[in-house]
Amino acid sequence: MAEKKLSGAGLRGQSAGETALCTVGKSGSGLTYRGYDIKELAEKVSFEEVAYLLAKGELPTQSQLDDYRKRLKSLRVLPQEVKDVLERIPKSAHPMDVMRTGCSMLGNLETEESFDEADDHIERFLATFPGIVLYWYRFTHDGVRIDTDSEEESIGAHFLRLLHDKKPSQLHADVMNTSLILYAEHEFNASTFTARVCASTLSDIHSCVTGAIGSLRGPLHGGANEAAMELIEDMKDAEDAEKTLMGMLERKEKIMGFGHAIYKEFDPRNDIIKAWSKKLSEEVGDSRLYDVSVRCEEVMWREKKLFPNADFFHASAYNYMGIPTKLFTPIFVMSRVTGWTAHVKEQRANNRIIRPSADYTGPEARPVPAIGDR
Ligand SMILES: CC(=O)SCCNC(=O)CCNC(=O)[C@H](O)C(C)(C)COP(=O)(O)OP(=O)(O)OC[C@H]1O[C@@H](n2cnc3c(N)ncnc32)[C@H](O)[C@@H]1OP(=O)(O)O
Ligand SMILES: O=C([O-])CC(=O)C(=O)O
Repeated sequence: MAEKKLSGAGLRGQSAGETALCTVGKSGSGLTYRGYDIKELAEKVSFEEVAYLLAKGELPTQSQLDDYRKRLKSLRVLPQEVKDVLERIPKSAHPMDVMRTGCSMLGNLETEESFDEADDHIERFLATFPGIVLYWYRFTHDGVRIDTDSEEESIGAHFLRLLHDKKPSQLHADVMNTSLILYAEHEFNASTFTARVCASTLSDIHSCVTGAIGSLRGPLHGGANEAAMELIEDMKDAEDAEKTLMGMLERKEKIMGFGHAIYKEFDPRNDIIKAWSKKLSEEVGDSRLYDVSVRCEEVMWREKKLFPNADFFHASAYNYMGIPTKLFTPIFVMSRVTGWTAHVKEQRANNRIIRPSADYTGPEARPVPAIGDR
């Protein structure tokens, strides 16, 4: 396979700073969080341990983890003012816009007055984000005002509990746990870079996260998991998937959920979420979405040497768990907020305002004509 071009537009291939948080594609395909391989993390730890690792630098001991979980659980209740704002957002809104507003509103009420408070706000984001999006979702779609607290220990199970109003199965809780680990951190991706640029002006942490949510929303980034679902949902079977993709490639259309700005041959998160998607398809007893996704993967590699990124098999996995498509990217937010905020802290600890230069391509200097002469 030809070497991937890592130069040109979009700052591709240029180092924009240092980080101790994560390596992406260092040997072409790997991913580590603070030195730990993603595969090992996905097998052995909980998302809350990963959140702790990113925020504090090391994995927690058992007693640190117990305290951390307890604290996160105690912070789930939303201020009435946030609920009032959420109730005013129409049902037609995109849940990512709801998250952006919810995060920003929280910043009006619980403003970061000093950078020493960062960890408290990070814990509040982790605890409230499932409640922010689902309070709005359940109010506008089901006409109920939910309690944003729940018995569930983990953030993933808490999300499913608020969504479905019942205790999630162990399988579903496990899938959510893995999914949140896979999405937690990814070096200088577009949304994290947004957060770092904002942090570099010495702005507050709610502004950094609000901006990052806006960047994650787009279909070239986190929004690709929703776009991938829209692609596969109407595919009847593998043959139909083959025909649809070949037509799209012929028309030079972009296939969402494939390709990556850094990885060259595969995204190490894909095999992990793909295996869970298969397991879920067996549980549901309907392999259509899994089968069409596998055929898409085959066609894209055969025709374009493009591989599924973290988003592609998340689509079928989330769908199998009964999660509405428009809530896919908000789950990414619930996870990536750990990476964003770790980067905010890292930027602040060694800051210089991020301000690159531009190559000017406009007209030569010229006089301003009088309005009647234009
Ligand atoms: C969690 C995440 O955020 S992962 C990314 C999620 N985003 C997506 O899945 C959206 C679809 N994918 C894409 O748009 C791109 O692959 C990106 C945005 C992820 C990376 O963009 P780039 O770094 O510019 O891609 P790259 O340089 O590898 O592209 C090489 C060629 O493959 C093509 N290509 C890349 N991805 C795709 C795709 N998904 N479908 C069709 N063609 C593609 C590009 O058009 C380009 O062709 P060209 O040189 O003729 O224009
Ligand atoms: O790194 C990127 O450009 C996109 C990505 O996979 C992520 O943010 O998880």
